[in-house]
Amino acid sequence: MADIIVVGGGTAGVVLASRLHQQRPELSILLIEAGPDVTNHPHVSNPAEAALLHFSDLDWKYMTVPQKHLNGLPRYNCAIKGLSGGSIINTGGWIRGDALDYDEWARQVKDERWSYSGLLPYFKRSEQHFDPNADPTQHGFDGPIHTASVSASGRKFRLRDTVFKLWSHLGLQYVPDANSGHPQGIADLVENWRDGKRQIASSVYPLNGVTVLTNTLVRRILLNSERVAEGVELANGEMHMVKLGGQVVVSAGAYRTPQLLLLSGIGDPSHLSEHGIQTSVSLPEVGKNLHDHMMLFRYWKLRHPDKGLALGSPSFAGPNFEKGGPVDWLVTTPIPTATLKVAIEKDEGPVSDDHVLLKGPRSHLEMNLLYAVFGAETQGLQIPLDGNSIMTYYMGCLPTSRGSVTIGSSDPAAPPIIDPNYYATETDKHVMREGFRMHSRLMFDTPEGKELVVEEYTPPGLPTLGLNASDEQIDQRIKLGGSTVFHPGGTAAMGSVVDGSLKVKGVRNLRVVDASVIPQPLASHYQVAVYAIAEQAVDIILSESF
Ligand SMILES: Cc1cc2nc3c(=O)[nH]c(=O)nc-3n(C[C@H](O)[C@H](O)[C@H](O)COP(=O)(O)OP(=O)(O)OC[C@H]3O[C@@H](n4cnc5c(N)ncnc54)[C@H](O)[C@@H]3O)c2cc1C
Repeated sequence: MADIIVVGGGTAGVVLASRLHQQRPELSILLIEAGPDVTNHPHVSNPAEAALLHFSDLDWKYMTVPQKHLNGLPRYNCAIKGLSGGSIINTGGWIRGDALDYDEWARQVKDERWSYSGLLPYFKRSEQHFDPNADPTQHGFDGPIHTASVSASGRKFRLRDTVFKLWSHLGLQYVPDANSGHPQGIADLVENWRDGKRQIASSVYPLNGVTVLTNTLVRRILLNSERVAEGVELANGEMHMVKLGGQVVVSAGAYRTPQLLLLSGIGDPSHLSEHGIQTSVSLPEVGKNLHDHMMLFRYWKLRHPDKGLALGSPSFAGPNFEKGGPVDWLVTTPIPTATLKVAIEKDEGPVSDDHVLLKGPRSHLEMNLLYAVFGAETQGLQIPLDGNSIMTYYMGCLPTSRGSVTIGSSDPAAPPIIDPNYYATETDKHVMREGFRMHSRLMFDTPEGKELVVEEYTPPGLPTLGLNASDEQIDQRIKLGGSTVFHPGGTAAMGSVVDGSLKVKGVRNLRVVDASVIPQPLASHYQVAVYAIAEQAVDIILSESF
């Protein structure tokens, strides 16, 4: 019997188990992970090899249901099955996001622990910030995760200054530290590679002293008749119980945490009965509220490829290029609110200027330019990685479309049914179209853009789009090429499924700690938030339950 069972040894689960043991070594902690320990896996340490992990045995390989608003086609949504979860494959962007988003989260759930200042000690606790002279009120210097900005890593790309000037045409300024709650502007991208190598969660949050079961799938959480979590049942029928007063924590990620709750009889009774599952706790919001960021890649032909400006060119070489991605700047921007308001009103009816997406200004879009081309085939394009081309992307940071995770069977090994419902709202369409137009203006209508690229590669069958592209034409492009940024959240949302202490409503001794609890989108990439959620969860669990 354990004091605490953590289900899911992903990013959050590993942090939780490691820190719980570190702070209270006398507690027995059992961590159960469906996938293997990847410590000696050949393609994990080098971030450039992450592409080889997609569709591998370490990938749950999810496909969404056909996306109604994306030409009725499904989308591939990767999630990792392995000890350390998403930290095994992620792209290393260390992007805390905008304080306003966390403050809005705290306001919504009426719990200051989830505001920016509430989470700040935990952001700091997880990081070993690269700049020893950075503001100590914002950064940690002795946490487990090493970070580095592009310049701190020593990478010097030839286009750095040109691209900075390009982004400046958006009216944005240089931000010396975008990871201090105010990211809007042009910032040096920060990554969590250490000397160019990946730090998976379990390599920096040690699990010595924690009992770890790998390659072990959990079927359900065992609740007694008083709705107290007493343990878990594995897919092979074995049971593991917690001691009296012990805790079960679900950290199975935003797709499989709701699946596990549903398989345990916690969810919408009518959905559960469709699969012959008896309802233990009626909690209709389980699996609802799925939010995910969507992005669009655009591909550009360089005007002077002979200058060795992009990956693939033999002369694209520089000091420390292996220390991170072929990228310089991270750009975060609001969009004009007058036209955004019109779009919001199409979805919601009349709104005031105090609307949450209008106040701020909020961080509506994130953008980037890469000295490389990846993933063009998903838009039907064949662009060799030969140094002739570059790409840009932009991400809608605060989408209002919401989808769901449901179950199609009571088999725990079956994939959950994932419907992100991308691009459903007028608000999301407006924001994504704005991003498209901004990129077109930068490339076609600024001195730096004209000098940088000759033309855009247009997906087969679609017209070349210039500065006067219509909404319909832009929609065609987004419906074809829009894809996930791999940031699902919200499926066991704080406020509706769990309370501010991460306890599942209506159940005792059961918590959720992972990206599922994030109630609404954050203008960030979610690993920083997930590390901080797990760090804070340790303090909450130890102060309330042991
Ligand atoms: C391709 C990709 C790129 C990304 N890039 C970035 C980036 O650059 N920057 C950034 O900040 N974020 C990025 N992310 C997102 C980030 O990695 C995730 O938000 C984060 O890992 C989520 O953590 P989690 O603990 O919620 O879930 P996960 O890390 O997914 O962990 C869930 C774990 O639970 C296990 N599990 C599930 N069901 C069961 C079960 N029934 N029994 C036992 N175990 C189970 C899974 O196998 C998995 O290991 C990326 C993600 C992906 C997939």
